[in-house]
Amino acid sequence: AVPGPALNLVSSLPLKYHEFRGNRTQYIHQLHRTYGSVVRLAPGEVAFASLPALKEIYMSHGSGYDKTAFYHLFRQYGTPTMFSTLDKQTHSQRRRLLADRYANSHVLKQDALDGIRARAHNFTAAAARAPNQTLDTYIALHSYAFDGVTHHLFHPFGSNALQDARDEAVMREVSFDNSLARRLLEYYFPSGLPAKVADKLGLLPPARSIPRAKQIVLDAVDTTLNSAAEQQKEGGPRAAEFTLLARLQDPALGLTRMQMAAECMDHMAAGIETTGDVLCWLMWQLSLPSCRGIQDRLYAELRDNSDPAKYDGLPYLHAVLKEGLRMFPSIPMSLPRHVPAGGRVIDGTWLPEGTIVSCQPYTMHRFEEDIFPLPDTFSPDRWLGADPEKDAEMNRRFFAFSNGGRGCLGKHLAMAEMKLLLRDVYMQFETVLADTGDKPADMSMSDQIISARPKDQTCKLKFIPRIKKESV
Ligand code: HEM
Repeated sequence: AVPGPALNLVSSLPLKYHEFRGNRTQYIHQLHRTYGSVVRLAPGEVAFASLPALKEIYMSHGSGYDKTAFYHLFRQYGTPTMFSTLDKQTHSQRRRLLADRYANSHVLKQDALDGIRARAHNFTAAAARAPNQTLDTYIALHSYAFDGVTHHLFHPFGSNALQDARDEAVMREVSFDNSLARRLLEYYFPSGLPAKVADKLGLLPPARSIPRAKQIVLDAVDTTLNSAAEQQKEGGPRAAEFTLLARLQDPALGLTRMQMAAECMDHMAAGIETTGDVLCWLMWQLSLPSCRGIQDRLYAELRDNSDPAKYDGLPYLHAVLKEGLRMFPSIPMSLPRHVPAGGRVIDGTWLPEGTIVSCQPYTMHRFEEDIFPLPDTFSPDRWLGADPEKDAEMNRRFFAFSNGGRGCLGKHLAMAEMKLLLRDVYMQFETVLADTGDKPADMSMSDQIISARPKDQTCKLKFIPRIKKESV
C-alpha cells in the first residue's frame, strides 16, 4: 500500500480542504517529509518526489502521461488551447507548429529582444523616479512581465503597463484575480450547483472576470486579421514577423479567430504571473540583510561585464536566477497526470490505470537533501560547484519549467526577460526592504490554480543608486 494518512485512503476531503485554503503545495510537501518519496493524497491520487518518478510521469513515451480534466479549467474564451489539451497527439501537433516562436535563437532575435530591453529600461526608470526611492515591486514586476510577454505575442500591439495606467489596470485584472475557490468548485462539481448555493449564501468571491485582458487580445487579433484581409496594405497594422500572432495567422494553420485569441490569451496569462512572481520573490530575497554580500558579488560581475550583449553568459547572474527558480518556482504545485491504460510501476510502486499521479517542483527542489543541502537556504553558490556530476544531479531534478513534451514552451523567453531585468536593476541599484512603517508584507506562498503568489501581493523595496552610493 502507498504510505500516507489513513483518512486519505478513503477520502479526498483532507486534500480538498488544503486546496481551497490555497495550501495544497505545502500540504503535499509536509506529507512527503512525513511519509517519504511516495504518498497517498486521496483515494485515486498519489504524489512522488523522486527522479525515477519524474522521468516516468513527465518524460516517458514522448510527452509522458496524459493530463487530467483539471486542465479544462485553462480553456480560454471557452476554446481549448495547447496547454489545456489533454490528448497527446492533438497537443503535439499544435506544439510543433508554435515551438519555433519560443526557441532560444528566436527569442534572441534583435527585434524580439530589443522590446524586452526597452521594458527593462522602463522598469529601472520607474525605480529611479519612485518617491522615497520606494517601489511596489510586485506591481512593477507584473507590469514588466505583462509588457514583455505581449511584446513577444503581438508587437506592435503589446502593452505598456509600466508607463500607462490603463494597461496597468489590465495587468491588475489578471494578477489580482481571486477566483480560486470558485474554479475549484467548477472542477469538482461541473453541474454548477454548489457554486450557485455558495453564491446565494454570499460565500464566494466573484467569478474570474478579465474583460479588459480579453479585449486587448481580441483587438490585436482583429486588427491584424482585418489588415490581412485588405491584402496587407503597405504600412497597414500587422503583427511583427517574430511574434506568436504572426505565426497563428499563417493561413496554412487554418486556425479560427477564436482559436488564435485563445492561444494568445493562454500564453499571455502563462507569462504574467510566472515571471512576475519569481522575480518578485527573488528580488525580495536579495533585499534581505543576509543577502547583501550576494548583491555585491552580482554587482561586481555586472560591472566587469557591462556589454549588454553579454547578459546571457554571466555565471553568477545565472546562478542567482537558478537559485531563485529553485526556491520560488512560481508553479510550485504538483502537475496532475493519469496513469495510462493497463497501469504502471512508478519508482517501484504499481498503480492502476486512471490513478492521478504527480511530482511538484517545490518538493523536487528540496526533498533529497544530499542533492540540495540546506534546501531552505538561498545559496546561488550551489549552482557554481566544481563537480559536474553533482551539477547534473541537481539539473535533472530542476523542475521549475516542468520537463518533457509538455514542459514550459516559454522558458527561454522567461529566462531572457528575467536576466535582462536583473542585470539592469543590479547594475544600477542596491535594493533593500523599504521601511514603510507598515507591518511587513507576507511573502509566503498562496496557491492559486496551478501557480502560487506571495500572499499579500505587495512587496515594497527601496532602490538605492549604486553610483551615488559609491561616490559618497
Ligand atoms: C518563470 C517563468 C515561468 C515558469 C516558472 C513557467 C513554468 C511552466 C510550467 C511548470 C509549465 C508546465 C505546467 C503543467 O504541466 O501543468 C509551463 C507550461 C507552459 N508555459 Fe511556462 N513558465 C514560465 C514562463 C512562461 C512564459 C513567459 C511563457 C510565454 C508565453 C510560457 C508559456 C508556457 C506554455 C505555452 C506552456 C504550455 C506548454 C504545453 O502545454 O506544451 N511560460 N510553464
